[in-house]
Amino acid sequence: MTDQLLPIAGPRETRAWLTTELRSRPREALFTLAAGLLAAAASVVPAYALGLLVDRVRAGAEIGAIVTVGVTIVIAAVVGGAATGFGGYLINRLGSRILADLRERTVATALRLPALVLDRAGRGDLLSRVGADIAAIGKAVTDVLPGMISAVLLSVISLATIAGIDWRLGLAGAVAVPLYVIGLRWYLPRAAPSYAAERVAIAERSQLFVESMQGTRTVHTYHLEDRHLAGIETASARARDISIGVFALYTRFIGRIHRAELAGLGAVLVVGFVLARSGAVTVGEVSAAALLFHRLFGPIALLMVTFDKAQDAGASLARLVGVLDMDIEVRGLGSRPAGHDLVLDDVTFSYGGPAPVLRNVSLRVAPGETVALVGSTGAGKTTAASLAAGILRPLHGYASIGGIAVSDLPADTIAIVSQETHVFAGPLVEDLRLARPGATDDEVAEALSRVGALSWVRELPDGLDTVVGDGGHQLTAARAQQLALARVVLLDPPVVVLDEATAEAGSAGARDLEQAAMAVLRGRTALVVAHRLTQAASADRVIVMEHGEIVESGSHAELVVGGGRYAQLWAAWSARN
Ligand SMILES: Nc1ncnc2c1ncn2[C@@H]1O[C@H](COP(=O)(O)OP(=O)(O)OP(=O)(O)O)[C@@H](O)[C@H]1O
Repeated sequence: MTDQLLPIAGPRETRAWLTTELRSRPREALFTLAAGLLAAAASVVPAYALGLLVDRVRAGAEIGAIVTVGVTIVIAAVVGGAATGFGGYLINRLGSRILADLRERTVATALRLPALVLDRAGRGDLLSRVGADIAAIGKAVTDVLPGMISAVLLSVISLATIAGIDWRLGLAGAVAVPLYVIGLRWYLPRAAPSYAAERVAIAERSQLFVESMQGTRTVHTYHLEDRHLAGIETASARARDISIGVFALYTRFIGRIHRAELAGLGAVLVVGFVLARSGAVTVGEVSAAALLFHRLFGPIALLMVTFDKAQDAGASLARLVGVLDMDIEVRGLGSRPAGHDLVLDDVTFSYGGPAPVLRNVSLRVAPGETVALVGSTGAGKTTAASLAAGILRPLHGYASIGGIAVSDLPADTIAIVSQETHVFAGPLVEDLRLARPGATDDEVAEALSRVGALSWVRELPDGLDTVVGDGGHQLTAARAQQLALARVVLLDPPVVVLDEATAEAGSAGARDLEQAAMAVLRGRTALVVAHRLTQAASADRVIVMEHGEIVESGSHAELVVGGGRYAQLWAAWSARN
């Protein structure tokens, strides 16, 4: 379950974002509007021409006069069709570009989010934003926006034309307006929270699902299948019930739209009848007004209905703009550090629980030195390593390299190889080039050789080009870790934090990884979380942590002789291995 979801932008911030986006593309926006206006004007012509036709037929006009009207209708239809198609294309293009931009920026922002924020908010929430929400907006841009804009333009031009025939007819048509407004005002305040609730329910359902999938092993180990299934079922039922409620609301809204149409058209016909009898307007003009009004049924209904879809898309947009607006310190803008010493200075950290998990921790790793962190499970080693790497931010104190806070350093100053190594889907060589995009095949091979992985990589079905990751060749955790180390070689950062625990002590995998790590750490400032004490024995210095504090520091030999906590851990380790 999530503590708190990622933030959602308010209507004002969302509108401001949209306005800025449109302003940044003035030519495209104006062009799109012009095509829409032309399409709307061309669609009004046939109804007006039909009214003219009625009058000419009643007056027994020549066939030529009637044919002229027919030709006008055909030309207007062709121009209207072409302008509608072109306008739709322009709206689609504009919307798609804005959307592509939005997606890229949301993903970029999400990638910069501190790990803790993402952990708290839940990855499911983020996934549903860049997935379902982007899809909802994309659908609105292609299916809804063109119709919505042309409906607005058509309504304005049609009502102006009806009022141009006779202002009283315009007034009669306008009777529908307050009814439409009442319908919308009834619907919108009810729909907005329903859609928001629907989105939240869907996000919670995907969050539960993602958690269950990610934790499959734990779920199986503790026989939690039924509990997890029940949780997903409850979340799904909630999402379903909310969706049904939303649909019932929508149906009642459609009823209100029909009532407004009936009132408007009825008023135009009654007023038209009275005016035609008094001779103020012709029968043809009343027909034109009625046709124009009737012509609006579809677009206005679409407008009303799309208000609801637009609101749906608006709710999604607010969720994306909410992520964009998160106040994130952008890493990598700072200047290069003068030195490469890694310092934690009086650092205190808490994951939000009542007691801090690290208290006033201070340590310094000199340039080129390898320091091993040891301690019992839960002592705070991984937390200290994450703080040193800038993945977590201290509550108090600070982490720095060469005197500059780690969060302000260029990204290639420090690399962390953590317990969760991810192999990105795709050719293995591309996975390695993430660290240095311009690396040649030879450089990649050299990096693999440094970590002792070249031989097994060469034996893969397609060597360096073998597709790995999801859907590709599966790598063992230890091999994935070797690739992570090879990435460090390619990135070549002066400071490295290592926190890998993928190999069993004493196994061949552990020996390979330790040799690979030694090769990578040589010449760099390194903080190593020593999950196997052989890693500590080969470090320049060992720091022992217990209960979130540093309790000992010294070389392996000094600490073993000292007979303190490390000596106990070493004795226990030596007896076991
Ligand atoms: N994401 C988290 N949220 C809440 N508490 C956490 C989180 N990660 C770690 N902790 C807690 O913080 C404390 C320190 O954990 P940490 O993982 O840093 O210890 P460690 O010494 O690295 O342990 P291990 O050797 O088992 O990896 C533990 O009590 C742990 O339960």
